[in-house]
Amino acid sequence: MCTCASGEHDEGAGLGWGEPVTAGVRPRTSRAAAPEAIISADKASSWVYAEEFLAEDDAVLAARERAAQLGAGAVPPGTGAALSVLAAAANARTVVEIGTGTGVASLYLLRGMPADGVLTTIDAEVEHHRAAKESFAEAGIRSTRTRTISGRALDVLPRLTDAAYDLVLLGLTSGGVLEAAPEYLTQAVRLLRPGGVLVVDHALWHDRVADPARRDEATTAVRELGRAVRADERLLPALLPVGDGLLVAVRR
Ligand SMILES: C[S@@+](CC[C@H](N)C(=O)[O-])C[C@H]1O[C@@H](n2cnc3c(N)ncnc32)[C@H](O)[C@@H]1O
Repeated sequence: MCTCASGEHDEGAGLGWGEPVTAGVRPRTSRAAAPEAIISADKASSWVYAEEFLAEDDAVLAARERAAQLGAGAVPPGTGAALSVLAAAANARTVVEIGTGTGVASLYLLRGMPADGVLTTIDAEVEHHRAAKESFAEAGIRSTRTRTISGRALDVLPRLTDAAYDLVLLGLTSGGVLEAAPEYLTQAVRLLRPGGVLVVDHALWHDRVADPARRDEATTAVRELGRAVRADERLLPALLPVGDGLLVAVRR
């Protein structure tokens, strides 16, 4: 039975970041442990149910509206909830977010962080940062809890301190971040303290990563980033099929 959202590929191919089964590079998995028992025709409705499990408050909805107006994009509710949980579980006092948008994911991260936690959030678009600051103010976030840095993230990240951060969120976007994904991974791992958490959003890239027939540049770059994280012995990863895919990894 196909396990991917698109339903277009061979059985089991979704287990290996989209490599065809014949490529022989699938991660070792036992047939006995194959997920057929939990993958059913109802999977899509379960995903929708999970996305709608928690209602969003007015401040998040307003930030989402700003994102729609500016065409900035925003994490769906299930991803947002997962970000809050990860930030809380890691007791994340220091967080770096790459790609602020209008602050939807930022609000979820801040919700999970302790009250004295500081979110450093980077975006290349000044207009997005202006909107994000409105989102933070409307949510009652004290200005000392956010540090917005406007600029291309690859120019900003090298200025941040080694091993000083509890969580790094990397939002993959085409037009810059995706194309330089290996450099972003290097920077993110450098910034994390041991025990810190790397989070990569869009790790399933619009349901294309799991489909080996999709070999466009962006999808290939996301797959390669997944392989790099999987192969990195400093990281303990899991790929969560929430939203557009959250690749999470603890820095050992
Ligand atoms: C999809 S939005 C982020 C949305 C955010 N994660 C949320 O859920 O609210 C992607 C953002 O990344 C920013 N961005 C794209 N390339 C960038 C780069 N190279 N450096 C910094 N920001 C970048 C865009 O301006 C945009 O605001």
